[in-house]
Amino acid sequence: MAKKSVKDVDVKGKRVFVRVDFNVPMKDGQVTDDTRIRAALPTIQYLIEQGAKVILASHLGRPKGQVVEEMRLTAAGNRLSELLGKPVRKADEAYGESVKAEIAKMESGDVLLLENVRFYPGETKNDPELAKAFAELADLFVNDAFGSAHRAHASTEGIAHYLPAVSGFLMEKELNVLGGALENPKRPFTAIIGGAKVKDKIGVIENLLEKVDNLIIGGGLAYTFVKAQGYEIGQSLLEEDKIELAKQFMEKAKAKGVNFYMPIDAVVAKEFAENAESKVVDIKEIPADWQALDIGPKTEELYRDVVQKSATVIWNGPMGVFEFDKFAHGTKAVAESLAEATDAITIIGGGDSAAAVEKFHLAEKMTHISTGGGASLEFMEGKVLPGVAALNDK
Ligand SMILES: Nc1ncnc2c1ncn2[C@@H]1O[C@H](COP(=O)(O)OP(=O)(O)O)[C@@H](O)[C@H]1O
Ligand SMILES: O=C(OP(=O)(O)O)[C@H](O)COP(=O)(O)O
Repeated sequence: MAKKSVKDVDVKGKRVFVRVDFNVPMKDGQVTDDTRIRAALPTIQYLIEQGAKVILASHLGRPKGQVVEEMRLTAAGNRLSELLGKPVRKADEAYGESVKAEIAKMESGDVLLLENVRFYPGETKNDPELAKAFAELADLFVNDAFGSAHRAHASTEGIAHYLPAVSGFLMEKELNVLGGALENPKRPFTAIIGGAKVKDKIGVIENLLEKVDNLIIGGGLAYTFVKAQGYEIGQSLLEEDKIELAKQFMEKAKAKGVNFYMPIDAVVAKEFAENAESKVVDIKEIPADWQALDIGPKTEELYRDVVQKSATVIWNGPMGVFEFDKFAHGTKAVAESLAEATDAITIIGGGDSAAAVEKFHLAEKMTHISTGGGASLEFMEGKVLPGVAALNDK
C-alpha cells in the first residue's frame, strides 16, 4: 500500500526527526562522495521552506554501539551546510537532555544534525527504549534513508511506532521508480545481473524471473552458469554447490519464456591481477589454467543489442573486475548501452554498478541511480523493507 509522504502532513513549526542515510565514504576526515547528502536535499530544503525544525539523524559506518571518533557525523554536517548554504548545528549526542536543550533553542527553518545513531547499542538492536528516546525529540518522523530501509533499527523502524511516520522525497522516488519498474514495467523489460557470487543474487534472480522478458547475467557469477551448461571454465569463479540451482534457473527461464543471456566470449587472464596477461576466448574455450575476468566483445555486442530493444532496464552488479582498468571494458560497455538507450527507463541498483556508472561519467544519462545497494537488492528480491513497512499508509 502507498505510504504517506511529507507532503501529506502539516510540518509548519513542527519538530521533525528526519532519518537520512549519510553513510558516506570518508577519507582523512573528509567526505569523498557526497551523493547521498545531495540526494537528501529536496526533503531537507522542503522542510526548511515549510518552517519546520529539522532534526537529522543518520548512521555512519559500523561502530558497533560505541563512540568511534572517525565515525562522527561532523564532516557530513559541514558538507550539508555548504550544500544548503546555511548553518547546520551538530549535536554531540543523538538523544537525551543535551539534545533536547539544543532542540528547545531551534527556530523554524533551523537544521540540527544528531550524532551517529550507531554509537548506541540499542540502534541496531531496534531497542524500543532508544526508539522512544528518539521519538521524544520530535512531533513527526520522516524516513528519507532508502539506503538503510532494509534495516529494522531504532531510528529507521522502531521510532515509527511512536510518532506519525511518513516518507521523504528520496524514499518516495526510490520506491516509485524501483517499484514501478518491478510491478508495472514498460516492456520489453530487461534485468542485467552481475557481481561476484550467485549466492548473493539468488533471491533477485528468482524474483526477476517472474517479471522480466530478458535476463542477462555477467560478472563472476556467470561462470557457474557457464559450467552448468557443461563448459569448462578454467580458474574462473565457481560455486560448485550452485550449479544445480543455475540449471534450475535456466530451465525456469525457458518454461516462462524469459530470454536468458550469458556470456558467449570472455576476457581471460593468467592470474587475478591488474596487469595480468590476458586474451579474448570463446566461452567454450576457456583454457584450464586461465580465469575469466570480463565479458568479451561479442558478449558486449549481444548485450547492447538486447538493451537497445528494451523499454525498461534494471542493472545490478558489474560485468567483470572493473576495479582493474584492463577488465573494466565489459562493465563500461553495458553502462554505455544503458546511457544510449535514451527512450528506455534505465535503473541502476546501488553498490558497484552505481560506482561504475559514476566512474565512467554516465550518471546523468540514467533515469535513476539508487542510493541503496543492499536496500535496492532486497527490494528487487521482493522483500518488504522494514523501514518502509513501518510508515503510515495513505
Ligand atoms: N569475472 C569476475 N571474476 C571475479 N570477480 C568478479 C568478476 N566480475 C566481477 N567481479 C567482482 O565482483 C565484485 C562485485 O560483486 P558484488 O558485490 O556482488 O556486486 P554489487 O556490489 O554490484 O552487488 C566486484 O568487486 C568485481 O571485481
Ligand atoms: O551503505 C549502506 O549499504 P549499501 O552499501 O549496501 O548501500 C547503508 O547505509 C546501510 O549500511 P549497513 O549495511 O551498515 O547497514
